[in-house]
Amino acid sequence: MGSVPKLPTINFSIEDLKPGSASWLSTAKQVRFALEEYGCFVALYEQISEELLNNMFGQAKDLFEIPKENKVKNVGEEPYRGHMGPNPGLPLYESLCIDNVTSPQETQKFKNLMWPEGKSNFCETTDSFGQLLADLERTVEQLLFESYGIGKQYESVGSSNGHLLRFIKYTVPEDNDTTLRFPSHTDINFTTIVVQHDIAGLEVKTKEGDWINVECKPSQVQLVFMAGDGLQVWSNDRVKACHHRVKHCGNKTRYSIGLFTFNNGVFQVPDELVDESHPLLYNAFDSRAFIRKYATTPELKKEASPIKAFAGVKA
Ligand SMILES: O=C(O)CCC(=O)C(=O)O
Ligand SMILES: [Fe+2]
Repeated sequence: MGSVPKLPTINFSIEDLKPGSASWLSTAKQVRFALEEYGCFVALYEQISEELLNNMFGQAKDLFEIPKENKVKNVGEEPYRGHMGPNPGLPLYESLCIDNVTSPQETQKFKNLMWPEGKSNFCETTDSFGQLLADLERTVEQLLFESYGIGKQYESVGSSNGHLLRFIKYTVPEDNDTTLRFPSHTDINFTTIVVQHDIAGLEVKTKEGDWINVECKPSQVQLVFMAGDGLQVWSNDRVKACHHRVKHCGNKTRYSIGLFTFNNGVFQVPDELVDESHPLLYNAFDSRAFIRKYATTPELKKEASPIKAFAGVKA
């Protein structure tokens, strides 16, 4: 048996990570390599302090304590953008989310719905946390686009991206044999950053089919950046969406937080990413149309690759 592979780790805490600097260029190479080889990487990101991380997870725990009748008021205008679970398919999972988390009015609206009587520090903590994660997401995208020599095109995709912050809770199963909390999937949005806290459980699949367990180090803020279906389309399959699942959380409730980037426009594979060895694989892509269809069409969910069935160029 071979040794267990390790995920690439990329440091985004560097102070002089500015466009054009030596560290910018070397980080762009690392981002491209990691995403092309693994569809994901671990990001070190000290801009989020341990204190902010602990405060954010403190707020997340409080959130799940509120009555169900308040939680179900968290509804979204698009599928997968509101309160979810637990349900027969995902009996151990529950989540709530704030769409457009980079807009302070949205955090405020969410707080007023969940805690009409008020909640101290929720907005300050969530606004800082959401903003920092969205900054990281934009930086990674900018670096990736530049690594393909088309940095100028980031603005046209990035300007129609929105950031959704999801608070997730996994409860302990009654029988100890159930280890799977969330089955293997790719995210149907553009990219995702998963933040684990004190309990690991996230696993990502390599090209070879091995599962890598992403550790948590309590002393370090470690995030997992993952490509979703949208980035797979944009990159014309140079980057594949990361298959991941949640397993083995032991006998403790696990909390995680995800920043899900959704593209709200229509984009095309850049001409620069199409050549003889990379023929065009996708038609112009409307991510919202894909997600609506995915949510309402059981046959599409059953496809080996729903994204190819929806947007793939037919041979
Ligand atoms: O909780 C996690 O670590 C991952 C959650 C996840 O994959 C998802 O919500 O799509
Ligand atoms: Fe996921």
